[in-house]
Amino acid sequence: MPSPRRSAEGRALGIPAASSSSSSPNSPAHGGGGGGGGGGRFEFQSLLSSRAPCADPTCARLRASESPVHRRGSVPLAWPGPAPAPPGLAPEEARMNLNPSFLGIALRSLLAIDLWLSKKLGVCAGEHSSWGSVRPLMKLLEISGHGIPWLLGTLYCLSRSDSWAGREVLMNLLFALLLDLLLVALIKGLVRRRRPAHNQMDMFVTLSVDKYSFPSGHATRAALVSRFILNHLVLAIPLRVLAVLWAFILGLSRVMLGRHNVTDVAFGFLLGYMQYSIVDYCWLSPHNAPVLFALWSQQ
Ligand SMILES: CC(C)=CCC/C(C)=C/CC/C(C)=C/COP(=O)(O)O
Repeated sequence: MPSPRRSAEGRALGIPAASSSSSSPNSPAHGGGGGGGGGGRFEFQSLLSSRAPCADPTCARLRASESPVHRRGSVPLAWPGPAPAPPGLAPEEARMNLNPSFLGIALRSLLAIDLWLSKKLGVCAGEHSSWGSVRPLMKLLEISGHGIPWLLGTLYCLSRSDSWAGREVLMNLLFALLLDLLLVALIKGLVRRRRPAHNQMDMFVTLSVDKYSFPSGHATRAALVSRFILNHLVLAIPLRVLAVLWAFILGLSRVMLGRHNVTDVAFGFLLGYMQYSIVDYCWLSPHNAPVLFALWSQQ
């Protein structure tokens, strides 16, 4: 049963009470530990300002520890919060003055749909989920988009490459992969959105920021690498289609495994697509990066 407070939030958002997921301490709506859900709580907490003011210090302390600024993993600047009370107004008047912007409501509704849809699509999140039997296949797909095989594979090909043209392409692929790791880590560290509560953290080698889910590193890599391949390798049409399909299915599998919400993957695709544009713009060649290529040729 949702608590009355959460139900009130749901009504204010125009969302059924069930959208705030479960009321367990680890659920996204509750923002507890367990590696998931912290973001969810904040996503649903922005209309809490209708509560009565605190009279005693204990209550005030509890409120303060609930606030997005104090909760670990929250992003007060990134996610919408309650509007500040205009100066000189009594708390009651300030509350009556609350007029959530259209953008705020739209954003919160999108996030609620995101949580709901991601939970519905997380059909391989556990061995006992409805599609639990395909989980091993999804995890294989996960490794196909992992950073380590791509980095090691590129370094290996670089060491074996005997043409300048090949070396140039591979050097830029290496640069693209490193840029991707850096940007994804930076954004994950800034946004700090928790992975969905139904995710099992049993991923192959992760970095510390990988406890966060926004954006999906697999989705950025999939979009970046497939755009890179399509632009720099001469491939027959079926292989070109396969590259796009791989990226799409890898992104979908992130949500099916329960690793990500849909918006993490959608933003990941967009970011990966844009990262390719950066790589293309800064394309490394023996003309603009002679030292790099000279260093490599001495190996
Ligand atoms: C050079 C260097 C720092 C290599 C690290 C490679 C590595 C461990 C990458 C992590 C890849 C990973 C698990 C990403 C998480 O992907 P999501 O789709 O779950 O965000």
